[in-house]
Amino acid sequence: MKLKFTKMHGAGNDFIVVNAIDQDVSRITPADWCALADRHFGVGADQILLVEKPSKSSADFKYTIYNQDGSLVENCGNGARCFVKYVHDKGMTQKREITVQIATGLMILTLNEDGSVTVNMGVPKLQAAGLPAVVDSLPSRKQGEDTLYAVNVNGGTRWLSMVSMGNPHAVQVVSDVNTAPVLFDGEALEKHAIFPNKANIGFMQIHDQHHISVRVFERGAGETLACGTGACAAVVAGIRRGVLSSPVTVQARGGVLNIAWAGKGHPVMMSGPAVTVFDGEVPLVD
Ligand SMILES: N[C@H](CCC[C@H](N)C(=O)O)C(=O)O
Repeated sequence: MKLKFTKMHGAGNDFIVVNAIDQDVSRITPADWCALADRHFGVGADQILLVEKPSKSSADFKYTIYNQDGSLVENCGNGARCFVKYVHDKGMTQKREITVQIATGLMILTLNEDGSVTVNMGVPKLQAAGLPAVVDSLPSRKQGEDTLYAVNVNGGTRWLSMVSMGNPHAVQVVSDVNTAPVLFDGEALEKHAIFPNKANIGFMQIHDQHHISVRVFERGAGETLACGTGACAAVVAGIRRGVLSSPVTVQARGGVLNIAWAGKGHPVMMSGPAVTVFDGEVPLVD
């Protein structure tokens, strides 16, 4: 069988986008997605995005996400922006506001006049248990409204904010993202025993209350050039700690994301670029 796909990226976080409405992907396994995402033996991508028929009548599409390692993901912010551009460019809808079913519920995506996309990323969950993270035996301290947990890793202690954007994020403040041990600590924390489902690990440098730089070691993908949900989690953590004010411009390694959050109980709004690189076709072993 041959699989048609589109290679896209959002601020350098790259995707293989597959129309799973017009193509039967039922026999493609997580191991196949993993092979396609391989940067040396496959097409290469941080995540695979499937555009599917929704099972809920209130949604226009369903959006299923796989990490580079073949694991399923609950939510993907940069992917959501590419999703909107994809269904528009392929003539699958004329709507500029699209409701998409994801693993954790419904997400509302808006295609702006300038081609950028604004995503309602939903209300963040602020309890560590919701990630899930097992924090009962960890030292903790309050900063503003946030609770930080002390986690020992690689011979040091990191103070982490726990934020769920549907997927699990642990965020720490660093003095310089360029020199932060993102790979060394990120890999150890992603798989730390306190995260039974693993976690995405964010490193945030604060420039001023409206500007930060963020690097994220992603669960199942390693460090990416940008992570939409990671940028949202960092802004939520910074606002709760009392060191950021909405809106916040987030500099990722591959581009800029704009995040607004009105506080507890409100959804996080994210905007940023969505870019098509090329359309392709790959043979798959039957
Ligand atoms: N790159 C994505 C997040 C993927 C998260 C994934 N690595 C996970 O396992 O939760 C984003 O833009 O939000």
